[in-house]
Amino acid sequence: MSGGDQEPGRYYVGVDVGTGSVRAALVDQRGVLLAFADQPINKWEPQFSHHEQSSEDIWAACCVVTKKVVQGIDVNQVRGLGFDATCSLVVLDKQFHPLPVNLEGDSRRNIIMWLDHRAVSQVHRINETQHSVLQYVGGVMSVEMQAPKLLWLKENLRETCWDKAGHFFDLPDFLSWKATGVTARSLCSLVCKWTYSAEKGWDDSFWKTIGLEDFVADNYSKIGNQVLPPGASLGNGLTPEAAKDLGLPAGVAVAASLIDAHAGGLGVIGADVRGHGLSCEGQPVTSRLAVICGTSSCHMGISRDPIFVPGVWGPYFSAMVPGFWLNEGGQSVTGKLIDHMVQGHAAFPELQAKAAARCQSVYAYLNSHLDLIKKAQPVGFLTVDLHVWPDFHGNRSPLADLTLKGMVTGLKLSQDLDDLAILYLATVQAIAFGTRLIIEAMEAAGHSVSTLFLCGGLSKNPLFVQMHADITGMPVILSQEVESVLVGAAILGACASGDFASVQEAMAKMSKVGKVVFPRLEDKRYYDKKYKVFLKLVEHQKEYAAIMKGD
Ligand SMILES: Nc1ncnc2c1ncn2[C@@H]1O[C@H](COP(=O)(O)OP(=O)(O)O)[C@@H](O)[C@H]1O
Ligand SMILES: O=C(CO)[C@H](O)[C@H](O)COP(=O)(O)O
Repeated sequence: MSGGDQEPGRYYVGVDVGTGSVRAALVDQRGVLLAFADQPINKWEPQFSHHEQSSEDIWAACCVVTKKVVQGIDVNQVRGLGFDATCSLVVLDKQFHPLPVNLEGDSRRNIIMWLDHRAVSQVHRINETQHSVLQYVGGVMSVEMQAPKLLWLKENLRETCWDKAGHFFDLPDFLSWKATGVTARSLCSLVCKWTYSAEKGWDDSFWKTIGLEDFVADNYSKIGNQVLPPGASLGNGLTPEAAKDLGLPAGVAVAASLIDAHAGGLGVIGADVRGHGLSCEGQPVTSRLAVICGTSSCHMGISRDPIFVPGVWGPYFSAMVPGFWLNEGGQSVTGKLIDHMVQGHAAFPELQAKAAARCQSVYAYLNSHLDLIKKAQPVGFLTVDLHVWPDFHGNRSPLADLTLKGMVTGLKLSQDLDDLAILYLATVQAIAFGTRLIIEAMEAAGHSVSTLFLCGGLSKNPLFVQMHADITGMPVILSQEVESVLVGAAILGACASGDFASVQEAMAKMSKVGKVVFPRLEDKRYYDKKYKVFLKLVEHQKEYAAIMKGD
């Protein structure tokens, strides 16, 4: 059957493993969320820049949330299951047991998280090779990708981890293996994080050059030698054991998975935009930029032909929308940066108390506080003399410079709630300026972007959304379903079930436009000036570093 014909009672389950929590949703054929559940997951930071998780803890959380969302329905109506997750590195031994990725030998912590920056020396050496695979990651490999992390394990944990390892998975692929027993990898993970080419496969010379010839010798069995497109059905579906864990029947179709940002992209980018007065209505889907904003932000732009954007990951073929090339810009910390700035301020306890008294989140409270203190002027104008450079965890795109740091200029002696609110606003604006910088780099290389499609936790913040519209000068589309990443995961399940003929068809039927936020064009001159300051900040930071390096 094609998804055009609505069959009653056909459901899909999407599971989204973010940095801070696992979420699941029960979704119908129109992309409507019928049930939602979430569960926090553990994170360890045993040393600065080392970030670890546990695959057993994450799987247990997947089971809790999946059981919750199917409660009360006939589980035989669940037709497909799709997973997405952060691009973290999971390490298992030859019998599929967790192996420690830390010096303490704690095997519970068997995941090196995506934002872990331990492999700085390894990534420098990889970049020094100037190997041709680097063309497909924006010219510079990120410390957040898998090759440097693997090299770090070989160089630092040879006996306790490297020699014993049987399987290195991207987290989304670990989940689909856990559900089905199939070790095939998703094209999405391997292309985006592991240097695999959709057209040419693995490049032996790359792994030999960087000192990981071990993978070539055993025909890539530890990192994946069977590769499937996202949404393809895996093996015989859910194994009886996984089915019991998840509260679903054995044999339910399970899809080859996606990285979380890519699932968000699928959840939003294909929506039917007719009737909203948007310029992208008459334009190809390549004029849309999906921005997935959670702990980090990812900027997903697609094209018919490969576009090489310096400092922006890709071009990756078929890694998100089949048949299209993908460029992925990103900011390593966005939600995490906002949390950091707000929670680290002296007035945070006062903010928490006041927000709790009103039963509001601290962000809803801050947004209404800004509205109060802005008086007659637009809220964005409160930061005329306060500017932030947001790269507190290095720059992912388009400068691809992990040595960059955060900057704030315009600090005063006051530490009250007004001061905290304005610092929060300047941080949100800095993140939006970072998006503008990424879009400019993508456009200079050949993309033509007219509309932003935002999703992820930060898209629930109206100030964040408005600032993205005002600062980029583009309309921002929010989906009808706030949890669009989960719609993306459910689209995978729907494709694996065979209910839709293609990912494109499922995208068009299951993602829907909700709210449209237009830019306040009358404020453009102010933001153009702030953007000039923004660019000066990084220029000056580089000058300071050069001065300090000199004699
Ligand atoms: N209702 C909300 N209002 C404002 N910010 C929010 C809201 N919900 C989540 N966030 C922000 O979104 C970020 C987390 O987004 P999420 O998509 O859940 O992250 P992840 O997928 O990385 O786990 C947090 O840093 C938080 O500050
Ligand atoms: O690199 C990425 C996608 O390619 C993401 O930044 C990473 O997966 C983390 O996502 P999130 O911020 O939603 O937790």
